[in-house]
Amino acid sequence: MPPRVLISDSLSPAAAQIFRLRGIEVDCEPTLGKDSDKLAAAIGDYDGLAIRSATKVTADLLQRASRLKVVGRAGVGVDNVDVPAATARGVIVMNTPFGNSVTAAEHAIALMFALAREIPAADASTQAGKWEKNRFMGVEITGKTLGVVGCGNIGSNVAERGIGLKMRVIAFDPYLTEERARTLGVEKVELDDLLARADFITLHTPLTAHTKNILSAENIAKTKKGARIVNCARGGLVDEEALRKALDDGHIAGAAFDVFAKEPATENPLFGHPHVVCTPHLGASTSEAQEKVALQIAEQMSDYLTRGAIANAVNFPSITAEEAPRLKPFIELAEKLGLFAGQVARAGVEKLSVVYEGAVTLEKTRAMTAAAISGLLRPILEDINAVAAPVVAKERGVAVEEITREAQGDYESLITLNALTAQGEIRVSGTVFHDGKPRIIRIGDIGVDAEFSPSMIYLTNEDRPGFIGRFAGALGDAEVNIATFALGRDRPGGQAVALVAIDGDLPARALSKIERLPGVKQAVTLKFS
Ligand SMILES: NC(=O)c1ccc[n+]([C@@H]2O[C@H](COP(=O)([O-])OP(=O)(O)OC[C@H]3O[C@@H](n4cnc5c(N)ncnc54)[C@H](O)[C@@H]3O)[C@@H](O)[C@H]2O)c1
Ligand SMILES: O=C(O)[C@H](O)COP(=O)(O)O
Repeated sequence: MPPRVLISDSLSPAAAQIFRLRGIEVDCEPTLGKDSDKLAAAIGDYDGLAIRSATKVTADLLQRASRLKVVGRAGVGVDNVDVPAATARGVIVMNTPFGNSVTAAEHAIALMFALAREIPAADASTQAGKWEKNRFMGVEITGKTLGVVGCGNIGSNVAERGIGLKMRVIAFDPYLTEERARTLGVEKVELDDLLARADFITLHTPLTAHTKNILSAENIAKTKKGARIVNCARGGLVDEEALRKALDDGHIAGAAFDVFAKEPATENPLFGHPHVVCTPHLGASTSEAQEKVALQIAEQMSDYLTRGAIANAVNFPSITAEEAPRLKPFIELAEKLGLFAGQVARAGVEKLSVVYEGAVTLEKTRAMTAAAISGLLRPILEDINAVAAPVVAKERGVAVEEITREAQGDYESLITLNALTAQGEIRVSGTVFHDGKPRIIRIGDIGVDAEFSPSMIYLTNEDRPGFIGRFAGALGDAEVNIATFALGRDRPGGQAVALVAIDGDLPARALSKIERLPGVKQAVTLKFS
């Protein structure tokens, strides 16, 4: 069955075209995102959900999304998506971080000019037939100081355009390096300095616990008298009530807002002030940007749904379409080693170390570790996948460490899992041969060579004559056919292990008969499907 995607916001038709070209069924319901009940009723039928900012992807919606594998945001901000809830349910959340940066930067500049020359009010007055030539007295932008708060993709585009307009540009961004600031031609400053010096302040940070109300009443009071403020980033960055007061007092000369603490904004403390300019979250609304983000998100979601490639995920490491086929057998190996450890463990795993040796260290080890954790937890949490696994492991108190080192033995690449439980350690190693098939090559210190089969028996026993005959007899009595048999031992007459692939399931009574065979220490049925 081909994957199915729902587009629940107003996206360029380019997105649906791409999905269809890539063999994905797509339903376009551009207003569904605004109706949470209808969306919740529909979401269970889809593998992918493509959205903009109108669709709220809440924990409740995700609970109804039994098939959902990916949420694709055609744009930047994912604050309308409950990312932790998506992660916990194993759903990838991806965005298009650059697709609308230029368009959003142009909107910020447009708003700055609108403020400087009071264009919206002058337009309304002129079209009302008033010809109030003496009412509107603007300010020049040339030579003024532009304070950019948040100098990432959009902020740096705004800074470059400000410099082009012959403004002095200063920037506050704790993550902006001095070198990048120099390259951009901006002066890196502290927030208080920016507030005191800027004639125009433009905000370009995401909304986080640190940036919420970054322009609080206290910080607005620190601004230069007559400053103008542009917010084209996120509502909630500015205390709107405090700003209204500062506008009313005349301390702030004007404010231009594209985004609001509550959206859709049908009421707002800023509305109605003569020196306020507002647009309804239009920062990304150009045909160029919408085409770009729609194409990008459809490509990214299709790559994930059809090839397992992950780009621009906010909750999982990226895996390019080129890396995906190379990584796939190692992800499968890591997951199956995890499944082995999870099924063999007789007590909860407290710590998991994943050791990578040789060529595999050059691949995305975080993705493999996530797969190993999901295998480890699958015997107790059936629905888990690699996206959710690291978070779930953390919640359950399983410490996870990742170690990479040079190849130390005969294998070009080796992955070893050490799972520590109250009952001891399970150590299992595996590799992928040139046939692309993952296999177990060591259990504890004992070498074996076994491919994974859907149904297996793992035995540890004393290495004694006649044991294999008795074991095979027990399987024969239960009418269980042996497909492959892999043996290993530490020394003649010492400890032995066996990994036996069987056709079908081992009946419980046959397992207990095997457990009672002389010399058996542990007998476990394993599933690797
Ligand atoms: N109005 C719109 O339609 C529209 C369109 C696109 C993006 N946006 C919004 O614009 C904002 C910026 O987007 P972007 O693509 O440039 O993101 P980005 O991640 O490229 O840049 C954000 C910058 O903010 C900086 N930052 C983070 N915390 C900070 C803090 N406490 N103080 C100062 N700087 C801090 C980061 O270092 C980074 O450089 C986002 O909120 C995004 O959602 C709005
Ligand atoms: O974060 C973004 O990309 C912008 O806020 C654009 O939002 P929109 O796609 O709803 O216009």
